[in-house]
Amino acid sequence: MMITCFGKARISGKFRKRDSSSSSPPRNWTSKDDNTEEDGSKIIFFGGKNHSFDLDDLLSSSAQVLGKGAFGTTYKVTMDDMSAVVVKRLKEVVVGRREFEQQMEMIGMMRHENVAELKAYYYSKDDKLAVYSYYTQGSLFQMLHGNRGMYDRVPLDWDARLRIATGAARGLGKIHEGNNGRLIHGNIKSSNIFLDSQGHGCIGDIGLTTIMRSLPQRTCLSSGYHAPEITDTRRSTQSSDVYSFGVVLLELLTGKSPASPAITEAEHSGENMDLASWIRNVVAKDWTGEVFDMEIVSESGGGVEDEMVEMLQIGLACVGVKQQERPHIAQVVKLIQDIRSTE
Ligand SMILES: Nc1ncnc2c1ncn2[C@@H]1O[C@H](COP(=O)(O)OP(=O)(O)OP(=O)(O)O)[C@@H](O)[C@H]1O
Repeated sequence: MMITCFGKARISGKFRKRDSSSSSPPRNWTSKDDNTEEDGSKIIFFGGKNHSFDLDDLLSSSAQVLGKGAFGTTYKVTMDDMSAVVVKRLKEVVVGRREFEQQMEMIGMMRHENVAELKAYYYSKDDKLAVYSYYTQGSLFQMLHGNRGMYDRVPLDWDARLRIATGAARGLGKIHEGNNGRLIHGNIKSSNIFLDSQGHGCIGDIGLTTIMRSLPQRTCLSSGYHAPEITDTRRSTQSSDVYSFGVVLLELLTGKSPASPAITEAEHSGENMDLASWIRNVVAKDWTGEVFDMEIVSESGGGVEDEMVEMLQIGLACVGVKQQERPHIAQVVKLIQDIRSTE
């Protein structure tokens, strides 16, 4: 775990410095002076004027590196009052300020219980930041794959997985309604899905793909989440989002990471196969029961197999190789909700 001072490490000099003699009373974030750098760059908050932190707080707070993803470094920043936010320092933004701001404004206005909230953004020549809510329970990836086989593993039963899938599908449905029905996510995967306090899935990292450099094709291929037709991630589509979401459903059902070498090698005697292809193969041989995560069966007792098979069919429809045969996300939401009408 790496603890650092988020801003001072690299960028504090570019902001108005905190007056060390002052007791730093709460600042009014609507005041331009408090938010603005000399070149006119400023941090923009969404969701009204009641922010529990300001730019100085953000930059002087201790920060823990959560990871370095394709789009930059992600920090958990903990304020003096112990509240936490996630700050992404975006690298290789390929659009200018205007387009960046337009995209962030569109994302920031989006409010939905299954979409991770963009709280603020910052753009200057040298730094581009996106500030999100921090999800204390971590990502779906961590929940599915963290501590496997260890005594402190918290298993995920079928009900929990169904709630996550339902929430995440609704979140993606909401995203696809954005920008007059043209918004795409472009990077759907289990490390970008989080849990809210009720255990429903929430989609994070929205709206970044189209403003960032395209991912190298080998990264797309090895991730296991990208649709086969995607050669330039900036040109992702809603249909490729549905494909990636289908891979997440298959991951939920099998407990296997799409990029897992166990799938590509050990289980296929050297044959290189991604998760979707492996499942298609197993199902075609009528061995459907073989794909499910043993943990679901042991944690959920009997009686869930039919629901799991229904979810498997939805996942397989989403990962259809032909784009035109994949369902629309609205259909996916309905199908998942219908698995258990009380969900
Ligand atoms: N809002 C958040 N709350 C809690 N954890 C988060 C949040 N956003 C990201 N994380 C976690 O921080 C880590 C780093 O995230 P980051 O997005 O940089 O990388 P990634 O998800 O692995 O890849 P990518 O850049 O392609 O999204 C991941 O484990 C991710 O799940």
